[in-house]
Amino acid sequence: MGYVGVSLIVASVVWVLVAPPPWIHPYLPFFLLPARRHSHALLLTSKPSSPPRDNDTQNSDDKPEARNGGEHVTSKEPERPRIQVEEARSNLAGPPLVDLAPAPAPAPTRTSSPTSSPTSSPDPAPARDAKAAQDRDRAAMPPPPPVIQTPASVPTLQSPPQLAEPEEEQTTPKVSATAHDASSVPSFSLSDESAPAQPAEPSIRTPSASSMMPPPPLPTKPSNASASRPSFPMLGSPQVARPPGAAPPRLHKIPSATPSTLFPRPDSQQIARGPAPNRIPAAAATATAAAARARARAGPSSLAPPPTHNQPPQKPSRKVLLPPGHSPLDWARISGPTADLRNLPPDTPYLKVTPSMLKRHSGRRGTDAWSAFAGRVYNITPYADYHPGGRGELLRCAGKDGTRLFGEVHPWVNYETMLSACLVGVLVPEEEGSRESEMDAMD
Ligand code: HEM
Repeated sequence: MGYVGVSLIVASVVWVLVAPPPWIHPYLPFFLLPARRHSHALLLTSKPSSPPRDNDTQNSDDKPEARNGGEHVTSKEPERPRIQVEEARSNLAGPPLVDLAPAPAPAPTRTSSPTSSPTSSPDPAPARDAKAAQDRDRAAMPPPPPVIQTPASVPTLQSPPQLAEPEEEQTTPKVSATAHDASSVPSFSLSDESAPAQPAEPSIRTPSASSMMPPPPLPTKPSNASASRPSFPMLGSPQVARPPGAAPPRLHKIPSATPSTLFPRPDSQQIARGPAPNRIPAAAATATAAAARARARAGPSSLAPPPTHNQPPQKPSRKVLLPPGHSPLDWARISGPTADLRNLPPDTPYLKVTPSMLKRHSGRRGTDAWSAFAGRVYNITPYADYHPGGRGELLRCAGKDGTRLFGEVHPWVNYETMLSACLVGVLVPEEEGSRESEMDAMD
């Protein structure tokens, strides 16, 4: 349809250009307007130098508006007035106030009464003087612009809507082309059926969407039952293949489908390959979980996560159950910075403890248990009942250096802070202690 419409348009244009019909001659100036526009503008500006005419000589003196109106010109040349009106309209961007139909009109004369014009000014004499001055100024200026107002002495040029006759009002191609003789003018409509059917249409018919667009394809003829229902059956669906008038299939009748419509087909290789990996039977899933547990019991594998400090210790805990009031917090409370748990006189300075001295404080025979850790000697007797590992474990290092045992069990423990209130002195060699004892004896 689109090709047919374009072909009709092209054929019409070629026909008009090659063999223009007689009725189109009056409209040719409109098509040739752009070409003749400049030449006609020159004609208007050179009006005073044009050959004199009977009425033009009178109007060219003090009636430039009448001259520009072109009534005397239009009466002799049917094409020029339309050009003038078109030019005036394009320059002034407004409706033309002058109907330049070839109808004979009385020539404007100086003796015409100004009051005869329905739109004449109340005081024409000063207006004529002013317009005469304007005429002189306009003659001095190169291109005189077209004047909208008509002189008061030209009553026939006033009120174009009232004076315009239907058959003479062909000032624009838009109105004259299709308004009055649409039957003889080729229509722009692409629809071959609608154009001749409505010859009396007063306005230009815009091509309808149905004439521009092809109709949608109809897959099947809609039946009476499906036509009223706005359904969109898919190709191959039973609804499309259903004969007219038949009842629509119901969804619960799926078993009626043949094996060829099932997906996947029973003999398909997809079924032969077996179910998908994530759809293994329950028995197989149980076996897989059991195998994973067995691998976990067997020991760390390459896939096992690396060991971290959060893992439980390999050795069983040897912590003992302490009696109430012997928790680490209870020890922290009684062993503050100002506490003294050495079991020595209050002003006793830190002692130089020799190995023999240390050995005599083993916790036996009513003595306190002293122990050395990293060169410092502590009285561990007050802490023995607060030791998480038990009293017996702690007293294994009583009367001797317990640095090695301490490091073997819990090197991370901060014993210096925990036993600050139990610090007795420093461990010194046996010789140094014997010399000091000799000096004390001399004193
Ligand atoms: C005087 C210095 C010592 C202090 C301050 C001390 C302190 C502690 C503390 C705080 C804990 C608890 C550790 C934890 O919870 O992880 C502990 C546990 C223990 N300590 Fe000591 N300790 C001392 C000396 C010793 C010595 C010399 C021995 C051994 C001969 C020992 C054997 C143990 C044992 C076996 C545990 C239990 C470890 C466990 O399984 O959690 N401690 N000690």
